[in-house]
Amino acid sequence: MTQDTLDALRKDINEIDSELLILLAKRRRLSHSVLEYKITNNKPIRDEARELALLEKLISYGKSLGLDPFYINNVFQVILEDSVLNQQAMLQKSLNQESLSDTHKVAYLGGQGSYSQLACHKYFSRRPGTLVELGCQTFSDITQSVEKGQADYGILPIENTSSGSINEVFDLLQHAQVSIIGEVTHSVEHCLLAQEGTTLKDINKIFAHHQPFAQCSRFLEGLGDLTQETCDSTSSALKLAADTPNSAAIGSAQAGKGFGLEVLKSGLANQAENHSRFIVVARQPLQVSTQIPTKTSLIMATKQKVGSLADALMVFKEHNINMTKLESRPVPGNPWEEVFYVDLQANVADRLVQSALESLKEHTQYVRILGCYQSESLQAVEVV
Ligand SMILES: O=C(O)C(=O)C[C@]1(C(=O)O)C=C[C@@H](O)C=C1
Repeated sequence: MTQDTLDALRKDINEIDSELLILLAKRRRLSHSVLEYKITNNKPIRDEARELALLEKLISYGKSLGLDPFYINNVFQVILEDSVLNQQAMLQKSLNQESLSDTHKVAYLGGQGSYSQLACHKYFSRRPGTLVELGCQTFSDITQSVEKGQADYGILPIENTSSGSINEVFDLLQHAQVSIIGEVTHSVEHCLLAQEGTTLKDINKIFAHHQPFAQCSRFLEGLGDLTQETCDSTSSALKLAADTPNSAAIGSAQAGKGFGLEVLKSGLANQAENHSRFIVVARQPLQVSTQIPTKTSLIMATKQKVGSLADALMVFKEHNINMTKLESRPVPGNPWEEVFYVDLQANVADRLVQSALESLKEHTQYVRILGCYQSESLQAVEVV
């Protein structure tokens, strides 16, 4: 095949890809119009029966075109997730018009290239407006800037599929005067990044935030005697690697590009599926529509009595409320006392949740609602 034939084929592929984008944008606009119907008729945003019927039809049609079901399913699950999350974000915007401005001042950890910045961009990509970013050095700088009104929102990582819960953030939530108003999950692809021309053998020092170090521990063990320098964010690690010969940093390939760093090795995380969940906090809580899947997060201190925790948890079961997370953390200054963080798949405005909170008083010293927010972790419908 000649170069000219290759160029002609690539031109055709480019054209098809552009057409696909035009169609995707058109599909999104149609999905926005469907939202109007759902608002007027008070229908849930998600219609799983419709999604299943759609996927089955597409898979069967795809087969007749020689496309395999797995491929079709993957492509359309992404499209459907986008459609649902956009409808949900738009509905929330129309419900909370007074509290949501068109300029989003957002505080997050690190700066250019940090994982928190990527999560921030992902979350606000569905919430049109002008983004003003405020990079912070510590998690408490983030909550403080929200409390003081320097930022409207703060983005905080709360858990990771490789390294687990981020205790510092749970502890901060005990006292910070902020409400959780959203969540966003982001897949984190850790890469070893270094200056152009550097090879793995040349490296004698690795810079990273302590979370990526923990999430890539197995890869690092295999490297032998290298200095590991912990930085306050991934962005500072990237900057140091860009300024220090024979060094590398752990970060995403996309972030590395911004600092002129090349990927030496990818897929460093202990778990192939490495995702982080971030929460979005604001000064005031938001109202969450009953038409969308919702989470409520709370902290509670149970009574110092045998079985109090079990009794408290039974309250959720008795009210048919699904609990998606339970985390215990020590109370600073009170040795051996614990507070419990609970995530519920429920809307705090729901009568059942209010009744559960009332019953909970019997088994707890206190309960504080940390926030009620739109759940962004959608369960994909399964085509059998
Ligand atoms: O058909 C609908 O009800 C839509 O809102 C559209 C759509 C889609 O994008 O196809 C989106 C969400 C629903 O869960 C099902 C389908």
